[in-house]
Amino acid sequence: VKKELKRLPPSPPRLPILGNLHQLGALPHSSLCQLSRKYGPVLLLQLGRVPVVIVSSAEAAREVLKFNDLACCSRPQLAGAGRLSYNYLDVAFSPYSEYWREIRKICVLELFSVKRVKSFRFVREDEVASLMDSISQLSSSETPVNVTEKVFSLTGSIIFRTAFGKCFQGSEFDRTKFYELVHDAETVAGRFSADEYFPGLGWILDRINGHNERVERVFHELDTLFQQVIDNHLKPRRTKPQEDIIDVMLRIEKEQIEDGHAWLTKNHIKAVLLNMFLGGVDTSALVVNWAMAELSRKPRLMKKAQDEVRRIVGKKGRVTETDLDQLLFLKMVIKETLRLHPPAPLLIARETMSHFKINGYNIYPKTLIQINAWAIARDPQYWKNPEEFSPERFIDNTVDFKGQHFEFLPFGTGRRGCPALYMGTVTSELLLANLLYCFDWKLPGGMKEADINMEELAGHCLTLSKKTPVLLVPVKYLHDQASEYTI
Ligand code: HEM
Repeated sequence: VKKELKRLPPSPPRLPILGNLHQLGALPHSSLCQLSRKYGPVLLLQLGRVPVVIVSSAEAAREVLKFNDLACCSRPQLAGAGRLSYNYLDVAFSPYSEYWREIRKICVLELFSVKRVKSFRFVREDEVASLMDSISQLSSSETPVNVTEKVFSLTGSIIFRTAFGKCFQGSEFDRTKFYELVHDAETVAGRFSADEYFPGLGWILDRINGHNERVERVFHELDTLFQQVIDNHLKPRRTKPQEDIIDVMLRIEKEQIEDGHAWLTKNHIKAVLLNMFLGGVDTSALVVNWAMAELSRKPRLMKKAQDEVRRIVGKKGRVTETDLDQLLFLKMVIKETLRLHPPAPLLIARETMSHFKINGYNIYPKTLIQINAWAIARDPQYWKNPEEFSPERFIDNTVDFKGQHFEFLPFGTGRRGCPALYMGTVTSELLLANLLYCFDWKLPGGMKEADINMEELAGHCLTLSKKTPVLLVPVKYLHDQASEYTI
């Protein structure tokens, strides 16, 4: 019986104190992929004092996310995330509880439902049109455009306007400062502090490297921003052409008070706003950025995607969301990008609440679970020529990313799966379609396709960025006739 209880997943050898921390490397998803090839698809690591199980096969991911989803649908309580989320009043970092179920219900039914996301269609189309305009002006100079910067600024503007109801232009917020704040928040929220790896000792390191100070600064800057926007929404004579996310949450707060069972407060609203900025800005932008890099390396695929969008959209002047359903090849490009470059390669860490087994191995409560979605989506067991960017692999192939196919999980699945899958994909599709419809893209002088650097950026904790920006020269595409709309 004792032996059976001890049947733990295999582990690589450990160092004293550090455990396996030194084996994570600069790109943990990639180092962990190597380790699981050696030790198996269910691997137990000891990161400082924290036991972590790494799951790297579709079968084991199904065991975890389908058959044992309830046992492992909590999150580890990290101090940075806790502080930024007003002590876990958010959705993403909140541990499993009755409260989390209620707030998640609001997200799924009210904030990120297809109907609500469609109500913000005008925001996305308007922001994309402004971006096309600004690239168009640059296109006459034949100089490279920093596509990466443009794409991130677009998704930032979209989330800002969807949440707050106003654009950066004419608002009191500095766009660059805002992005820095979102990136800082992402870094401090997704990272274990030294104290969490080494309880009792690590706090010294946290103090020396300024971790705690940074968390406090980010918290106060975000809190001031959110409070300011909420106060503006509460002004009595505010004109409200269309409900934004803050309006929706203030309405729910009011309805709860009227019904006599109020629990939503301004701090809950701020915590959910934090999730929107952390979950929504980088993810959709990363997809478009990687897609543009991949297509620039393969002119045949770039042309195929451009021909499709130009044929379907014709001379309309811009792609709108009603066109997207017909853009079958473009959707395959997005899918293939999500396969090779999932924005959250290890999903978001889960924490187990009770004992269960995977592949016969015992997994105990308070263990962290990381699903290596990046490794699974590159496993030759499920994917032919897995390292090759080939959108055509999805022709006559029903595998998709909605959570039923465990070899392809860029949005996770189960109770903790991404509640904003539609918002993320529609934003990426609309942006990529317009970039391909409006412009031809040339490589900067003297550069060849093979010179494009596809390395991943080391050191980011939750998301997977490209190491170098995508720089391309836009050439305005002249659709046969005068366009109906300006671009
Ligand atoms: C291409 C775009 C996106 C990708 C690839 C993506 C991916 C993910 C992943 C992998 C998770 C963790 C799933 C798990 O633990 O099983 C997640 C959770 C989450 N995402 Fe997304 N996401 C995207 C867009 C968005 C957007 C636009 C928002 C909101 C504006 C958002 C909000 C959230 C939230 C709140 C959670 C936490 C859910 C929970 O813990 O219950 N995501 N997302």
